[in-house]
Amino acid sequence: MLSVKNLKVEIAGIEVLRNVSFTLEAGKATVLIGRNGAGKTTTLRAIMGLLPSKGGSVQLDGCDLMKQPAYARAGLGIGYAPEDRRLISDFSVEENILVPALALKMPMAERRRKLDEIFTLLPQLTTLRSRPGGGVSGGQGKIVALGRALMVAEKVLLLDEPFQGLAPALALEYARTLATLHDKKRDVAILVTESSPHLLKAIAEQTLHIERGALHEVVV
Ligand SMILES: Nc1ncnc2c1ncn2[C@@H]1O[C@H](COP(=O)(O)OP(=O)(O)OP(=O)(O)O)[C@@H](O)[C@H]1O
Repeated sequence: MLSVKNLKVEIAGIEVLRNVSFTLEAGKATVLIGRNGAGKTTTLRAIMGLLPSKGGSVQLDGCDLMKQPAYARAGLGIGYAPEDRRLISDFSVEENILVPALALKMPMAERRRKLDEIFTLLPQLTTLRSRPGGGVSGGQGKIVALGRALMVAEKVLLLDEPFQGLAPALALEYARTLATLHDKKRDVAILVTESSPHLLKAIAEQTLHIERGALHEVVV
């Protein structure tokens, strides 16, 4: 499904990703583990086209993504929830979730269908629906960012450190939500980054370890 080959990224002249290669399969969850600064966020941003690559390739179902801008990659079915959520404070939770649909000019009927599906998958968002994005807690914001990613994640769901900064009970709730999602969305490949793997053990079918921009597969 999504294939990353020999991906190289430089930031300010420094090699941040070195020949990173891995494959994500439909219905499978992959966990990318690494310490702070190892290159997890850079990997996701490069897949999304939010950072230029120095070399290598990213393909989705055989289609070369390297020349596609970020919005086009989202339009091809890749949803991304960044670590820092990036919610629009003045937009309601529902409007925040709809942002990618508006950007991609998704037909109204499809928007409504996806929105219903997201509120069913993430019932904890129902009561927050009309609250402003700036009025939700950090933990709630992570779920909103997950909902917004699901608006377009027909094929691939990229989640950057979703547990970062969450209280243990909320992290556990998020992990359960992710397990349910993984069960229900069997045609979607999931990639989650984390600094510690323990909350993702239940869903991880592939574990990758990144250290100073280089990747190692961990056999568990
Ligand atoms: N805008 C930037 N300018 C300079 N260096 C950067 C920039 N963004 C990332 N880096 C460097 O690239 C490396 C990888 O960063 P990245 O954010 O991908 O790490 P990470 O594994 O996601 O860690 P974290 O958990 O801290 O986000 C780090 O050494 C970081 O300092």
